[in-house]
Amino acid sequence: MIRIQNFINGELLAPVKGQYLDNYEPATGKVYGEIPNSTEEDVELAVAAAEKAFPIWSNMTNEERGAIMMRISLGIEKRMDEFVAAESRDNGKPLSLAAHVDIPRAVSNFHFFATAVEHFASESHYMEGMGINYTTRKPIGVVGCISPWNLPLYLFSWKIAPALASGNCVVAKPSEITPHTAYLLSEVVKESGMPAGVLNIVHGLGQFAGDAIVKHPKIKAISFTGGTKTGEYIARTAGPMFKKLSLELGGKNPNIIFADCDFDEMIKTTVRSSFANQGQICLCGSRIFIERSIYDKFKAAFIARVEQLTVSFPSDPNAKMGAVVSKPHMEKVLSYIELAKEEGGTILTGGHRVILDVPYDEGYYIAPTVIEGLSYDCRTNQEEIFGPVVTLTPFDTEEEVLMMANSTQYGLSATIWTSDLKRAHRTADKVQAGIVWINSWLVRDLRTPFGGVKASGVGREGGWEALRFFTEAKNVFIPY
Ligand SMILES: NC(=O)C1=CN([C@@H]2O[C@H](COP(=O)(O)OP(=O)(O)OC[C@H]3O[C@@H](n4cnc5c(N)ncnc54)[C@H](O)[C@@H]3O)[C@@H](O)[C@H]2O)C=CC1
Ligand SMILES: O=C(O)/C=C/C=C(\O)C(=O)O
Repeated sequence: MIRIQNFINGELLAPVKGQYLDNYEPATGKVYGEIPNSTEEDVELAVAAAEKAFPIWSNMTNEERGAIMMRISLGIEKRMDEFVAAESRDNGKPLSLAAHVDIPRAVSNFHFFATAVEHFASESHYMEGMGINYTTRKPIGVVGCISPWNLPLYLFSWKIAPALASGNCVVAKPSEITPHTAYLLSEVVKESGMPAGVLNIVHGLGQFAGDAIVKHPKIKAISFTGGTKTGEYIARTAGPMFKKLSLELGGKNPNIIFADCDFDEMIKTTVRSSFANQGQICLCGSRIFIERSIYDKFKAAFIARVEQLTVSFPSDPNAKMGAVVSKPHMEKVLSYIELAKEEGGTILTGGHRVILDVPYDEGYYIAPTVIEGLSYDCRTNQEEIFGPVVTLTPFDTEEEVLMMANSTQYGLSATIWTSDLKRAHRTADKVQAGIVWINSWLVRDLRTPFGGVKASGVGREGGWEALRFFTEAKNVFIPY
């Protein structure tokens, strides 16, 4: 049984109230560890440690902070196999995915922001004949970072790395469903030479530990990734306290396929954009719109490929899809498949739980599911399912597909497949999304703004946007 501890003031600590939560292994459905059920008392200790560390950390140079962060990046890399195994076991994702995507990206997040901050220059604005404005950017102080379970260390580090690089001290909470790699990170941080209290990791439930972070008056900014409902709650609670907020929330992303696209490339990528990480990436294209003239060809080719995706336990080298993250989440996804049927949808493939052999027979596996015959505005096509379920919808014109694509409350990302350059620019311009991939999907450059419009969030992460978020600007004017 693995017992995880909080990381506060440079020490691995039991929660103040001594209570723990079960941690389940999605591959088997069995409990395999315990995590602190932290409360506001633990958050209080973390904030006090962070406040104490702030003058030390914020007065270090960018190079000094960057050197420590590079040691963290290397520390994860050195223990790559251990991190990969922990991420896959905690989340249910195939080992190969954790090895090729999750953990390498966590390594890059630290590396990227350790160096990015050295290039983060102040702005100045010259006023002809009058004087000059220059803008300083200082760290905010103590900031809160709250992350979800779908890409655990990848998203945890995506938040804490820019916060730390820009000189803040952090109280961070990973998802209670996938705490393990954040725990391993605390061991790496302990050995990195980072002063005690700069990074504090408090484990536990959103409603207790998370809420205490959101409400703490000394935490001046919150960076959150997770469900839209949780984001709404955080905005309602932290907004009146005048905290800075970065909210990266849900999506119901359109994948728009025009008949003139490179068909083979599109099919290959569309399988990935539909089912990568069991469809549990906020950027997955869960609504696939296909120009009517290639609808039947698309349907046949897509289903043939989807049916080749092996659903298996995460350590199976043949697994293309693993388990979804938890029993409640599996039940939520399956209930949406039932809803789709009630709404008149036809299941073209999948549509059910997959039961593997012992010891994986109680694991949370769902067959990749493709549904057609639904109206664009039904609940299945409007609400975030966040699992291995996509819908197919034909369209006739650009106007029609944009209307359907833009019909949800969300606006995170969109994918557009066409060989017509003008149409690519035109549709990219009109689709309501913060991120658009043309003839590609999930190509990531860490310098680019990342985030959504409408109910998909507030603010942008990545590159300068993240460093701006985690700093306070002060403008100074000097006349001639
Ligand atoms: N990036 C994304 O787009 C994600 C979207 N989701 C969506 O959200 C749905 C619900 O998933 P959940 O795991 O319940 O996500 P969630 O939004 O509840 O959890 C995300 C993080 O927020 C924390 N949290 C929860 N309630 C909080 C509160 N009141 N105050 C502060 N922190 C709080 C959680 O402990 C976790 O660390 C999913 O089915 C999916 O549709 C979930 C995870 C990631
Ligand atoms: O930064 C990225 O590359 C991906 C981020 C993905 C999410 O925020 C998500 O799936 O929640």
